[in-house]
Amino acid sequence: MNKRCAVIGGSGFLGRHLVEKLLDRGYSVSVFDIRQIYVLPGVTFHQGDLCDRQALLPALKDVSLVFHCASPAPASDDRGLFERVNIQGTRTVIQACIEAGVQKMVLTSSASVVFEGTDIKNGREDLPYAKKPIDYYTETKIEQEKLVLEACDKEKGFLTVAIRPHGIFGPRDPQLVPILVDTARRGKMKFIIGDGTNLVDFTFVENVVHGHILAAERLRPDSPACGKAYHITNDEPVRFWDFMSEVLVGLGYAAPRYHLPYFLVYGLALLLWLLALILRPLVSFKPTFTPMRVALAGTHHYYCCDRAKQDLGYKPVVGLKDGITRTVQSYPHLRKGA
Ligand SMILES: NC(=O)C1=CN([C@@H]2O[C@H](COP(=O)(O)OP(=O)(O)OC[C@H]3O[C@@H](n4cnc5c(N)ncnc54)[C@H](O)[C@@H]3O)[C@@H](O)[C@H]2O)C=CC1
Ligand SMILES: CC(C)CCC[C@@H](C)[C@H]1CC[C@H]2C3=C(CC[C@]12C)[C@@]1(C)CCC(=O)C[C@@H]1CC3
Repeated sequence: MNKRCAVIGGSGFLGRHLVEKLLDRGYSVSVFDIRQIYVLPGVTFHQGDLCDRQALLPALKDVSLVFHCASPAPASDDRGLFERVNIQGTRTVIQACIEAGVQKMVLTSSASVVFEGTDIKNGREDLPYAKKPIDYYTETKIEQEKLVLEACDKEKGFLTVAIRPHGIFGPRDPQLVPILVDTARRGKMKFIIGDGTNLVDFTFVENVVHGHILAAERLRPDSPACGKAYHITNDEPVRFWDFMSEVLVGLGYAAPRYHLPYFLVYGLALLLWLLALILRPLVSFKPTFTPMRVALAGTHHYYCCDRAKQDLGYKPVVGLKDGITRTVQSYPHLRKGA
């Protein structure tokens, strides 16, 4: 197999870290993304929409391995966009890969495909997909994962695998730390939702990258990874509010202190979400505390990655404490007073 691969979504947070690691490991990389934000030696850039097969094909020329880590931002509430990109677009990516003779595809799925807003403790990959997904993002990530895993076909020589990370954080993350700091700057990070003891997985980006590359390199016709999904986490569940506090304090902000009952905040978030939906034709406002975020902040959701350890030889390469320190140091512009 040649060492030429493509990263769809390679301009994004995870995608770019993946591209950098692939280059280190001697791969040449073709990046396909709707936006271009950097230039790197060893990377050929193709700008386009993944829903467009003709635009994808040149990026897949002579490529044996594809990583698909593109998605609209989870915070969006544009159902049509999620369906078009995550479902129809993923169908197009699969067709284009088969047409171009790609042999392996690694999808970035999400551990959230089994999350319905209630506790998950040490969840394994055999948990059923969420019957009532909590938002359009999750709903379409489920369909996307099914499409990719069902496309695995040893006879045709097209092998697929899905990685399910959870709560990715690290340098250049456009979501977790920026939203947290923005909420703190607006004086809204004073409260802990619930009793503050709920355990959650947060995964340092380099561990997620490591899991993707192991999956790609272990994916062979005789491998147990064919057509399977794998949880990739830091394997160190942490209290949600301890993690948030450590990041906030590291950046010079106060940690949240006062407790609010979970169901009260969840009910209010639901009400606000409904109001935003009803009033959308007249005024547009985006609540910070969405039902999804409140559910993520107030429940247990951590996952077992024994399957990845066993089949892929996975072990986190960066511990949680170290990951937090490196993340905090990478955001000097978000420090209090900066
Ligand atoms: N950030 C997190 O905590 C988690 C993320 N994931 C998954 O990881 C993947 C990467 O996420 P991030 O790097 O955090 O997001 P990101 O938003 O930084 O990167 C996504 C990339 O996809 C590109 N993209 C979006 N629509 C496109 C289209 N139609 N055609 C071509 N490119 C398009 C964007 O331009 C962007 O560069 C996504 O599939 C996401 O669902 C899964 C679990 C947790
Ligand atoms: C306002 C506060 C209550 C919370 C601020 C931090 C949140 C923005 C993040 C905490 C957990 C994160 C998370 C995701 C996005 C950012 C958070 C909500 C995902 C939804 C991203 C996409 C996924 O696949 C699952 C993630 C779970 C954790």
